[in-house]
Amino acid sequence: MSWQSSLVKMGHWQTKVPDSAQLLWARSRPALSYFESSNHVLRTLTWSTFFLSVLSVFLGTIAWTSWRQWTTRQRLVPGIPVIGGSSKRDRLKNRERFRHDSKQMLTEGYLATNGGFFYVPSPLGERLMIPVQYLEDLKTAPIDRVDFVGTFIEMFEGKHTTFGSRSTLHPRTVKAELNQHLAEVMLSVQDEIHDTVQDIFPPCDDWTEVHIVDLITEVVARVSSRMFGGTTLSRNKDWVKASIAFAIDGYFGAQKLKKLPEFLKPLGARVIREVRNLGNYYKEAEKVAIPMLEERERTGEPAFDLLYWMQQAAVGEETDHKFIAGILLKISFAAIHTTASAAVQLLLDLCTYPELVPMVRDEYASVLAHSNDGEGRISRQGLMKMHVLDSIMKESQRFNPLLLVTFERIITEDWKLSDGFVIPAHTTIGVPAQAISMDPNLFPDPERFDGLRFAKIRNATTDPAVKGKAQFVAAHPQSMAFGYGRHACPGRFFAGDEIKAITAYLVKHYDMKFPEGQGRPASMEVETQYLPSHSATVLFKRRAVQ
Ligand code: HEM
Repeated sequence: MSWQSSLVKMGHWQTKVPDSAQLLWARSRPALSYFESSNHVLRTLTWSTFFLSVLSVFLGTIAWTSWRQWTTRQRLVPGIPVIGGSSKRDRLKNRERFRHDSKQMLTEGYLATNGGFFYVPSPLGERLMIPVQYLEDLKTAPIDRVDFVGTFIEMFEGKHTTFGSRSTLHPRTVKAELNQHLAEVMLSVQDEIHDTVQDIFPPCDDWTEVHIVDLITEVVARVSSRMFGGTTLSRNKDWVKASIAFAIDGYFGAQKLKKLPEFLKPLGARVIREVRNLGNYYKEAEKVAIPMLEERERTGEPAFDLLYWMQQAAVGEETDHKFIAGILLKISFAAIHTTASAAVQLLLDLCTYPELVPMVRDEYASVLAHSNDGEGRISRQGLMKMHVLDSIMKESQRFNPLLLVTFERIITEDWKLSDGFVIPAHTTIGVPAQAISMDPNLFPDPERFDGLRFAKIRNATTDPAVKGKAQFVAAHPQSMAFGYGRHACPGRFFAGDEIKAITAYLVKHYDMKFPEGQGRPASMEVETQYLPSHSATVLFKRRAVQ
């Protein structure tokens, strides 16, 4: 099968045929038909025409790309410090440094400017870190001028990987439906946690070493899938595998694409295995989701899952079943690895500070005693009462958030802040969330891990606003792990409940510790991401529990 026809067959990718490739194909076709002529001179001429065409397209693409880069070039605001130096040479050097030393660079900038404006060089250019007092000016800005999805498309090479959707179907359904139905959803989620742990954990009759990232990712993928589409999704091994692999291949595929110059990326996307795999995951999502959507449409039977709510909320083009299946895959990307990373970091912290574990067990036992549905499942009210675990989760996230920078947006046109400061067009802005969480003015003794830090704040006040700000799910200028404003993570309430339910279940049923001579592995810095070490292992031993 030719590459052109495979593209057409891949439906979803049809519109992704790169312009330059289309041009090349269009130009080469007449040349090839001339080639079939028997006249040698004509044949030679045709070949030269063909090669000249190819060469001109190639050179034209380079010229066009350079021109685009030049004309859309970022303008730096004079006087704003650039971490590592503002000369071109320093900036180029520090753009590379950002790949593996971003945390230090962001901390340097935050401390040097006392939380003010600074530029941090990164592979995609100098990102402007903005002081949190300007969040109010930006939090509800129109999306065509302060673009959230654009940053995502850039980060994951969305033009070629399909990552980053401008559809609002999933954020609006999570907000309007999932968040309103968490009480019911969390009951089935707890059933799924029990079944999944029974299915995929080794027996652990004695201390057993497990790769914690892989194991917890699978637990979260299954548990999240239960919320996405009931047991039809959560018990479908191919879907669960696809939902995990979609993010991994998308991530590694994007990293490979980033190494190519812009004009070669469309071709790279056809060759890089991870990017090519993505089409298979869409097929997998369609295979499982479309029959469910059709059946539900036919019977009118209501269901208690995100797929059903998305189908109900869809309007216009969103009602296309293939489209909804694609969105399902995209929401799984937003939900699975994010939540799994937070859960893994939490378990690593519980192994590092084992004195916290009995407190979590006691809290879970006491809440279970009062907020039990009779089948051993805790009510959502009960989950909300788990202030100790909530506090440890928030402290764990303060030290090891998934993202070092949040509130990332691309400013598409010059944007004037309330005090007259103008952010030039084509600037990627962000907030150094992790550096803020280590600010001693906001978090006394910030380098000390205090699992009860936020529980103490909640206990010490009657002010509901202060209590609210100390919760894991809080999103405000001093607590930016879930972003802020219009695009603040709508899934954080589900994520918080899910992490609580998984952790409580695991500490109740297992003892955990690091292997002999091994401590907490450092997180991995990959530009703005801060990921739990993939090689981390933990020993589990099953406890005798009635
Ligand atoms: C601990 C787990 C999670 C973390 C750390 C996290 C973090 C984030 C962050 C930082 C943003 C961008 C916010 C901004 O820039 O203002 C975001 C957006 C988003 N998250 Fe999460 N997230 C998590 C779990 C989830 C889950 C479980 C879901 C779905 C159920 C979800 C769905 C989304 C969606 C749909 C958006 C885009 C919102 C929009 O387009 O307006 N997330 N998340």
